[in-house]
Amino acid sequence: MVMSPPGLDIRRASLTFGARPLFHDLAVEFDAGSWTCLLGRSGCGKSSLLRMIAGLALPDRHRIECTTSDGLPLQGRLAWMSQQDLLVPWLRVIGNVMLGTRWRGRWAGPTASEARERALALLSRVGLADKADAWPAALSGGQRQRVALARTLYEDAGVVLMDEPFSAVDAITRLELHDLASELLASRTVIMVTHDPLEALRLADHLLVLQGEPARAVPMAAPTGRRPRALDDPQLLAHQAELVALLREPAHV
Ligand SMILES: Nc1ncnc2c1ncn2[C@@H]1O[C@H](COP(=O)(O)OP(=O)(O)OP(=O)(O)O)[C@@H](O)[C@H]1O
Repeated sequence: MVMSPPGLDIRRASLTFGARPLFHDLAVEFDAGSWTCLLGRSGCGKSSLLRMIAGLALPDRHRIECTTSDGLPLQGRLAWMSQQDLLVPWLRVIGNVMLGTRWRGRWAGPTASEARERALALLSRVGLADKADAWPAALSGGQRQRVALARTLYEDAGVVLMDEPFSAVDAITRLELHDLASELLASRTVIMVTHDPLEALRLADHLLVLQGEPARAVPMAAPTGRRPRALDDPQLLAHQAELVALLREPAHV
């Protein structure tokens, strides 16, 4: 079970590629246990901001101040999921779920068999219990993303950063993954980059649009109903036009 997830307070986030300032002194808060979707025109810096929060290297000038709501380090409480499932082809599905343990060179539980049991339980939750010993190459794109979701959950992290995690699958599989992710990530602090306004309106407690250059973070109210919201949810439909209009505003303001 995940310990209380921390909220994040991002301050003075700045990034410049060459002579191009993508954002400067950005300040954003992410509430503990809430799901925030980060949107914006292609190239505005969404993925880069996520990478900066994760502490991943960027090749150019960047700065960020990131504090947690409980004052504890973020290190070790963060999981990452991206558009590419990044499954390792030479490990079976179960080995991929436990990849973090393998990388760290230690088992998450007291024994290897307990770690395996936990991985199997997660595969069962994503509907892939019968694929534990399959090779990734034998899975469909949707199944591979389910394995990636199980691997993310295996990390038991309070904060989950997701970069367009469902954009490579077909529309129906995407809706199914929304249901699954919504249920399984319910108690975490989730920051998700997406290009899909509908996806954002189904899943988010908070919407943030990166807009302009250098970009500023423009908040927009999200529908208030339980996640994932139905496609015909009146609130979702009412918000859709507003969100698209915000996204269509010119990149240079
Ligand atoms: N390693 C890099 N070196 C130089 N420029 C980069 C690098 N990574 C990203 N950029 C530039 O920074 C800008 C922002 O990239 P980023 O991937 O963060 O944007 P994004 O909003 O996530 O885009 P998209 O929605 O298309 O994925 C882009 O114009 C990109 O070309």
